[in-house]
Amino acid sequence: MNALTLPDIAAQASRQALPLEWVGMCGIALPVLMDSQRIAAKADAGVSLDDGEARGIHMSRLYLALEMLEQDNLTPALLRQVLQRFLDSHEGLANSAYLRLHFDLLLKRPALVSPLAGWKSYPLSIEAQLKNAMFHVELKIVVPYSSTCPCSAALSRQLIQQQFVDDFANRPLQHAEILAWLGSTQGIVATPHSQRSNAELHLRLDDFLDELPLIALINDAENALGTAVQTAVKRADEQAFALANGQNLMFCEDAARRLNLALRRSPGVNAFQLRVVHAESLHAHDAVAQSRWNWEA
Ligand SMILES: Nc1nc2c(ncn2[C@@H]2O[C@H](COP(=O)(O)OP(=O)(O)OP(=O)(O)O)[C@@H](O)[C@H]2O)c(=O)[nH]1
Repeated sequence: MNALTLPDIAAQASRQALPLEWVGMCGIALPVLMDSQRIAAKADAGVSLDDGEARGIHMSRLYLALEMLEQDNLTPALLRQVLQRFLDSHEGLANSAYLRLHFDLLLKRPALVSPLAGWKSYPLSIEAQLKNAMFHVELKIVVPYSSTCPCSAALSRQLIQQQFVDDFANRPLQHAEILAWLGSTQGIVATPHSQRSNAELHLRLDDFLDELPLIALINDAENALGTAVQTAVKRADEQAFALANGQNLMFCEDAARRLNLALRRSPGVNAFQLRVVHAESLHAHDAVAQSRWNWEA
């Protein structure tokens, strides 16, 4: 038996003539190249099935086109070539091609004070489409950070003031005694709550970028937020982190506004929607804010 005798169901006519918006494969294991480093990714590859009479698309042709991603660094131009191959291999069947890659981007981050550094993982997906000869790329990135509640901080300060009144009312203030009081949990009676938080960014990129600005966008988001989560930490780093958080109190609304103002200035970004999630330690539910810019749903 040879290939010519194998039944080809995809080539048959469909019983119900109906075009489909997306047909393809999800979760294909694939190594992609970023800065010549191999990263384990998962790919979702698909095309529209515009010929409603055709029974099916040719999955293997999409699968084989993905091989291009193993050989060259990931760029918008490479994504476009892959999508063009999806369409070329489905001439007469498909007008739109879609590719989504998801992986964790690992970045080495320095400690705040000590000479240590460690790896941070950013869940990321790159979504490219070629539709009516128009090529678009979108990114989804999750950036973890730390947020300290400004309300909790103010309430804590008030308790500390009250304790000071109780402990030192109607007596001469002694420098050494106050210093010791400031260093004790009897004096500093309350601490504000803080939480590990996530910024979920969904960004539309300019159509003619040479490179995917992944690291620049993550850096812009972390700079806007101010208190990125840390990796390797000595006590000196932890103390610097405590100071940074104390000077960077934020509600989820503050975080969403800061990100909005920063990302609209980020090179290569056309539009975005974002969602920040503060996993509150005050309650068992999250505080969430959403914002968008130039975004047409
Ligand atoms: N279209 C389609 N193919 C499927 C599906 N599930 C599995 N496949 C298989 O995907 C395999 C590859 O399909 P094709 O790309 O058409 O394979 P082929 O006919 O050998 O390749 P070409 O000669 O390039 O058309 C076939 O064995 C299909 O049965 C499905 O739900 N839809």
